[in-house]
Amino acid sequence: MIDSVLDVAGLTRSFSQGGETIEVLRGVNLHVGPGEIVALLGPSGSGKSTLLQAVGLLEGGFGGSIKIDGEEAARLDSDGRTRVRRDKLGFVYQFHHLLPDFNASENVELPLLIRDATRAQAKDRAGELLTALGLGHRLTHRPSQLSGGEQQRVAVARALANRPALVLADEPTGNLDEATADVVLAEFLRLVRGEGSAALIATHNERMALKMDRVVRLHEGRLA
Ligand SMILES: Nc1ncnc2c1ncn2[C@@H]1O[C@H](COP(=O)(O)OP(=O)(O)OP(=O)(O)O)[C@@H](O)[C@H]1O
Repeated sequence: MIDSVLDVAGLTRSFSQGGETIEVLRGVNLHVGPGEIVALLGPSGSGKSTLLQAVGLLEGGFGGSIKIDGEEAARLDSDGRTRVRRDKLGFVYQFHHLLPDFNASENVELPLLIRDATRAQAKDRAGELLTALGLGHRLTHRPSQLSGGEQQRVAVARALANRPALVLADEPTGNLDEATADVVLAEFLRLVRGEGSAALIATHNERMALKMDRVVRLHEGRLA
């Protein structure tokens, strides 16, 4: 049995800018167990997004090892990275990145259809998730017809559609007012727990981080 959803070892990343090299990640080690919700804390510029991009297999240029659900993913080719992203990962960003011409349900159905669900299966699953997030009455609304909090709930449902082993979220409520952010975060965490996914959630908000199972802090390129 695999006892880890994510194992990062010795992860490094530096950027060259104007003749200067900035070492953003200097050997990050991180273990996330199945169903565990981990808060990634760190001040602005500490490298939270860089770390999530590495784990999300969205960018190259990293040193070290990234095991997702037991599979070494750091050196996969583009097709392999796409497969792991599609089959194992879900993403929530600060800005929802919903498709503007698709309604709420269709936005959630899309990742399911890409993974060979039938239309009926995709629709059922989207309805189930959106209803669990209190959006059962907004299924046919387009993103522009939804509030910011509702849009972010749709993004949460989309991330969980394929029952990912690991959800990666970068300031998932950073674009919402404080009261809405608290409610959406609580619903997000409840749904992730209910679905049994693990999550790595970047935030610079200590109060929010304390609602998660464990907190790790990025400091000078390493995790403490
Ligand atoms: N493509 C890039 N080229 C050069 N420098 C970069 C690049 N991407 C990130 N950086 C630098 O790496 C550092 C970490 O950036 P990153 O976005 O990961 O921080 P963060 O902790 O997510 O910050 P925030 O909370 O403000 O989003 C910053 O100093 C940034 O300027």
